[in-house]
Amino acid sequence: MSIILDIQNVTHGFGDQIALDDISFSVKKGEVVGLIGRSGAGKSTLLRCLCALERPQKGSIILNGTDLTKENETSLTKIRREIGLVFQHFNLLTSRSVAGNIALPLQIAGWSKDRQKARVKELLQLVGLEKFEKKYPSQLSGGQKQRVGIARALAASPSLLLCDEATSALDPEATTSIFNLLNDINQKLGLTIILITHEMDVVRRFAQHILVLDHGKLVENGTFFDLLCKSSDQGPLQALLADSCPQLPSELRNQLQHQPSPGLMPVLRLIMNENTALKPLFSLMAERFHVETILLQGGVTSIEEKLTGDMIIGLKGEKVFEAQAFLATNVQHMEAIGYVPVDR
Ligand SMILES: Nc1ncnc2c1ncn2[C@@H]1O[C@H](COP(=O)(O)OP(=O)(O)OP(=O)(O)O)[C@@H](O)[C@H]1O
Repeated sequence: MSIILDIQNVTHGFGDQIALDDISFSVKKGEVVGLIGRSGAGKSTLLRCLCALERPQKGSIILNGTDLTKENETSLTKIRREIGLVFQHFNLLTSRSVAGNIALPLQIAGWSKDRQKARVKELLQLVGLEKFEKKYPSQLSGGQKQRVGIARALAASPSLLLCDEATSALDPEATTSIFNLLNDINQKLGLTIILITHEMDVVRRFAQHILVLDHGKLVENGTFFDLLCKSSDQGPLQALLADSCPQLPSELRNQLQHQPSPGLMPVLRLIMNENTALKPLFSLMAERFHVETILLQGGVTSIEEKLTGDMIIGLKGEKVFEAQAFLATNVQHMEAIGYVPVDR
């Protein structure tokens, strides 16, 4: 895959406040990139620099071979049309219909009425809003409004789509449907997408490339699996990764205890890479240690076509401690979560 975006040593601040501190990374064409970090980490500032709404004080931002930091305002206005923006609060014009909102960037770019109409029709189909053409934003649900926002962002066929907390104003069901749509668009159009999100599950499922910002610095740049394997580190990743952990069913969470005692079984979180996920570890444990493994949550999934295991299990049987020691040396990461009653 070719490089679409290359960021080198970008530094930016507001007065004494450093918002971005010597950031360098590159993005391949067609990638979905998850940009994560705590509040104030610099995510929005970085996104604003990427779409040339902010000119960094230092460094270069090369999009499709053009250094945005060196261009004048006239040329930046043209370049901004190559970048689609999806906002948290949709930013739709209430006085315009769905079709009118989607057509707006085309109208500004001087497209003829007929071309606008044909393009809007295509976009309505792409985002699944064929029957909503004449409706107004006040007649739409949050998820539908965001579909309009996405269609508008895609109107001028951008080469890069930037999404700033596109789902934080939506309920979980609408969130899933919007991310499924973005995923679909990425697959169908091969569009490069950078998304700021707090939804770690989304990052895990859709983003092939993850950037973690902390106090303006890029502290991680890799795959979700790279991040998972570091989850035991004391660092800014821990809080973010806690969200991504497969959650214990609530019935078990209520029974979770922190000390071992008779009648309780250990509950463990395991992270495996493609090599260990394929090993018959649990049947080996049954044979060697007479231990039964109970899958409580999670499982093995494919990330970037590689098998990855992220699961919570319970162990019961004869040599539970030996089985834990065996697991600890055979998986990428093992974390004791607590203990729950063996017979629930
Ligand atoms: N226009 C501005 N003027 C002054 N300081 C700013 C401005 N924009 C951002 N900052 C500061 O820069 C830092 C990074 O802010 P930014 O909004 O990029 O963080 P963020 O990671 O997007 O946070 P959030 O998740 O809360 O949106 C913060 O300390 C913020 O207060």
